Amino acid sequence: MVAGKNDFETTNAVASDKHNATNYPDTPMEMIVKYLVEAKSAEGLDETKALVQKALDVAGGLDQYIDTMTTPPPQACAELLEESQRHDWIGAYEANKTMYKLKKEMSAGMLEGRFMKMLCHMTRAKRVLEIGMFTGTSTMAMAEAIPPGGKVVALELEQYCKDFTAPHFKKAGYGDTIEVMVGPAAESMKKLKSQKIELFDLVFIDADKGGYKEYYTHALDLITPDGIIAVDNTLMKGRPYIPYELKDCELSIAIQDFNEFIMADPRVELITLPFRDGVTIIRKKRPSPVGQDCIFTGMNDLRILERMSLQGKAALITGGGQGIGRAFAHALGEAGARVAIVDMNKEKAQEVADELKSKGILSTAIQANVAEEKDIQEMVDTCVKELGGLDIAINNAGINKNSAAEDTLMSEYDMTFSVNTRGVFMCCQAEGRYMMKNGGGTIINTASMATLLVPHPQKQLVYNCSKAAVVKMTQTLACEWADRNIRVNCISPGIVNTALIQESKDLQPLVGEWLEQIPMHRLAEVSDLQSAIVFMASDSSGYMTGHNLVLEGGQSLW
Ligand SMILES: C[S@@+](CC[C@H](N)C(=O)[O-])C[C@H]1O[C@@H](n2cnc3c(N)ncnc32)[C@H](O)[C@@H]1O
Repeated sequence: MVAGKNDFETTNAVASDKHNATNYPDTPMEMIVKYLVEAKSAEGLDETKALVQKALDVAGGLDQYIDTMTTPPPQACAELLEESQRHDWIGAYEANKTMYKLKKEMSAGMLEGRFMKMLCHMTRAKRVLEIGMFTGTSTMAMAEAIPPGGKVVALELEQYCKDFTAPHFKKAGYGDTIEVMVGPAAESMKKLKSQKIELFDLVFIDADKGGYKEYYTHALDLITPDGIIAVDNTLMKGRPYIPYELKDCELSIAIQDFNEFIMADPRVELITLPFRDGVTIIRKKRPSPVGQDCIFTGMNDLRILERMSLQGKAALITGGGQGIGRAFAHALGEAGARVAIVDMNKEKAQEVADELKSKGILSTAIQANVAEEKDIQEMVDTCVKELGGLDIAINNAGINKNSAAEDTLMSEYDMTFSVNTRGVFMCCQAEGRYMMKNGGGTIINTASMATLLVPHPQKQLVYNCSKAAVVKMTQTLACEWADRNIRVNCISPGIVNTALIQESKDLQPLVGEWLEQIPMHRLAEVSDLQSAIVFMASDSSGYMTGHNLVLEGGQSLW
């Protein structure tokens, strides 16, 4: 149903949203309608003119105001826009350099470029396909939002446009991010389909309007299951919904036809936005779950990566002020958790909490020494108070003094066990008690590859024993608490390239020997452990308890 020429007159309604019919104007467009409806029945010329002027003020100021209220593009994009406007397109056509008469007005413009960039951010697009590049305004804007390793593939009929954009893309540093395919877009899309390459997260259709139906049809095959198609010019100056404007206007008829075509497609849902000349955003519907099992629908209707989300969970990490603990904190926060950083060193804990906050992650710093019984309950209480609960506890704080058995002092023995074993137990106990009363949770203890082999040539008997005890403690707690909805696991990193190793005069010379012992011939980076901790902390590892997850580049196999 579209509003015809006389609808405003007969109903006198100014709101055009049929589900929100009201006589009170809500939007700039409704204000324009209101002023014009009033102008039609105004008494004299002066009153008519005044009302028309008001309509003009609202209409004329709109894009300008949107422009003012939109973050301007970076220098490289601004230069590209300026040159698109300055360029002699008529001259290029007359010199037979372009097949068709291109006009500067064909550029999507600054605002639409910013819109497409924002859409890329919102969809977290990594791969984008643009149909109709022209001078690359949107191409470059989208490239700005693409993460490293991503790609914008732009399809363009005119070689001249590729040559025009190339130096701009290069200067802006997008030479590798943007790939331009010259030729009829439909052919390029068929080629992309036949290559069976990685799919696209976002497709932007902005070429010849007569081709839209075909581009859309190919695009549906080229997007990821949750991909988005954005289509430009779907309001075509308002003509598709004004019957008398449609006559003899090929472009408008093509757009009207396309709009009706996609509206009738049961596979998708869409929204048409009155932004610039109209942008329609289309998404594929997920297939009906009726009669399907949880493997088809995803457990609890969540797809596999969604099941790893930690959204809504509260986590604490001991030893979170540096190294592995810091990497765990970032990983859990990035996965959606609220995170308490626990460390003996308050400043370090605060630094990491501040890092997380700067990324928009709710975080707090807690000072605690895990060897001190009095600190443990307070740590849990503070976490619950600050974060509203405790669902995930990572007991990661630990020490390693590296001494030979014959030289080991009992003070070193006691201290190592006090932090690595007794401390972990006290944490598990306080965390477990809270979780038992509050519906459960998951606990992950940091053990070590040393629980499987005897790392050498360095000497570290006490450390090895203290961590072996952590594994047995984890297994036992897992069994004792399995029926309390608490999972207990441990993670065992191999030799991790942290400051501890980088800054140790004794350990640095051993690195070469260690590399020989590791099939992958490299030390672990803290980032190697991040996705494992998210998996272990999330419901996606719901059947895993009492497990020792070893990440050592294969070292324990040799
Ligand atoms: C509206 S402009 C694109 C504007 C561009 N998206 C931007 O952000 O500025 C349309 C472009 O589509 C190209 N085009 C037209 N027909 C085409 C076709 N069949 N295949 C590929 N490109 C085509 C034109 O040469 C023109 O450069």
